Amino acid sequence: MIPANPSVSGPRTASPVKRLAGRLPAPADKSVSHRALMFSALADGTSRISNLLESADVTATARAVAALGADVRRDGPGAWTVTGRGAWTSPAGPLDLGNAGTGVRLLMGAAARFDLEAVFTGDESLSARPMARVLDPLALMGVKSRSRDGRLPVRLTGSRALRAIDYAPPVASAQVKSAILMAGLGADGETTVREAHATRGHTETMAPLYGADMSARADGAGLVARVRGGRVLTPHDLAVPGDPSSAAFAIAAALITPDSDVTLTGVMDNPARNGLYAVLRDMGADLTLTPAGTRAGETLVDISARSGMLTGIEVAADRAPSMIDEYPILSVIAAFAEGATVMKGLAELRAKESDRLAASAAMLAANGVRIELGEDYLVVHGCGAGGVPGGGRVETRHDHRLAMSGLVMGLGAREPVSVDDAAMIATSYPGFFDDMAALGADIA
Ligand SMILES: O=C(O)C1=C[C@@H](OP(=O)(O)O)[C@@H](O)[C@H](O)C1
Ligand SMILES: C=C(OP(=O)(O)O)C(=O)O
Repeated sequence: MIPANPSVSGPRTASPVKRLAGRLPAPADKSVSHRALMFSALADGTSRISNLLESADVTATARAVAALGADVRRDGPGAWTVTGRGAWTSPAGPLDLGNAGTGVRLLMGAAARFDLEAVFTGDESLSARPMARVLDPLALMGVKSRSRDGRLPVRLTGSRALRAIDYAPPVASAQVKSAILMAGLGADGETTVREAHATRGHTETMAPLYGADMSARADGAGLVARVRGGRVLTPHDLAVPGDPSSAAFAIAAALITPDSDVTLTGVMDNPARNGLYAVLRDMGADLTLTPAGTRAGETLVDISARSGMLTGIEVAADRAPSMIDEYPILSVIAAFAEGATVMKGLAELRAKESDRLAASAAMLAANGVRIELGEDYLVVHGCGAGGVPGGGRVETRHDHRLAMSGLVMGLGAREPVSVDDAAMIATSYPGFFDDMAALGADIA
């Protein structure tokens, strides 16, 4: 049985606290959890996954791979057993991926190479997000699909006779790259994806663990990933590393709250994911990274953060792929810094769970922070020693990262900050409220 996710819905208010302190394991990584379920379900045999992130996005993927023919069982907290048959079959009903872009886009690619028909759906936010970026390259491989103008719901007809392609995605997106590589697992010959700016490589790292002939190599600032189709995947046991994107919220809270000292343990330290931490260092943040072993082919670190005044900087556009989900929380941190932080190359933020560029700007403006918003940039004028006024209400627009960013802001601001609805936090970080309370946060 795949459990339903309890979620904390309705408005929440975070109030200023004197200090935050403590040491916590980072929540499990969402990107790796989705992929572990998919590869295990594609393999022929039984795989065990430990420390799986049990968030709504990931359990939606678990339900979907079960509907596609894998046997999926939860043995205990974070411990899951997945038995695949080496092939997927048509599901009995639509596959509802909820709020998960990663879930739906990677699954469309993974399902495309089987003789099946499937309808993919999602919630209001996911139904507004672009799917053509995945459906177009899949069509070149021979996948037929019908959609509502490139959005969900999508009806996809897979084929066991896919053509290998050589493709350069027009957007920097690990989801696009991964969907093509997943389909390429079944294509006739070698499929290549050429990225101008390298995005997270979890698919390429994990696939060989399951016996796939897939690899990637750096190519300047970009990357060339390739897969040769035709192998039946073999089962693999894997432990999911901690999520640097989720860890960012407690780390940010420590940086902006006086006298704080917080450590998140077991955080994945991957160059395609740790852009925020490099930027924070450039802003003068007091961060210590201590090596903490490896998991699932990824390096881990314990990250300690202590509060202190930061300085605004310019964050160049080429940083974006390595910190694409971190701009809402970076914009909050920047509000507490001395001077302006200029963030460039952010057009992709408009295609996330919400228009994160507009939503981040609105979040700050509602709390007394001066901003300048452009088509693809955001300037945050930090409040510095004067402090962030706070006192506003944040519209979260079905976006978990907006909700968590708004609440973190309230911990360090002069007045409490409210968010209109905390429900979406369960999509990526169901333990957020418990973890923040353990550090001393006041969120009611
Ligand atoms: O591949 C992944 O696991 C993800 C890729 C990114 O999306 P894009 O590929 O759309 O940039 C990121 O925003 C998302 O949270 C997770
Ligand atoms: C963009 C995100 O996820 P997804 O694309 O999987 O919905 C996110 O988690 O911030």
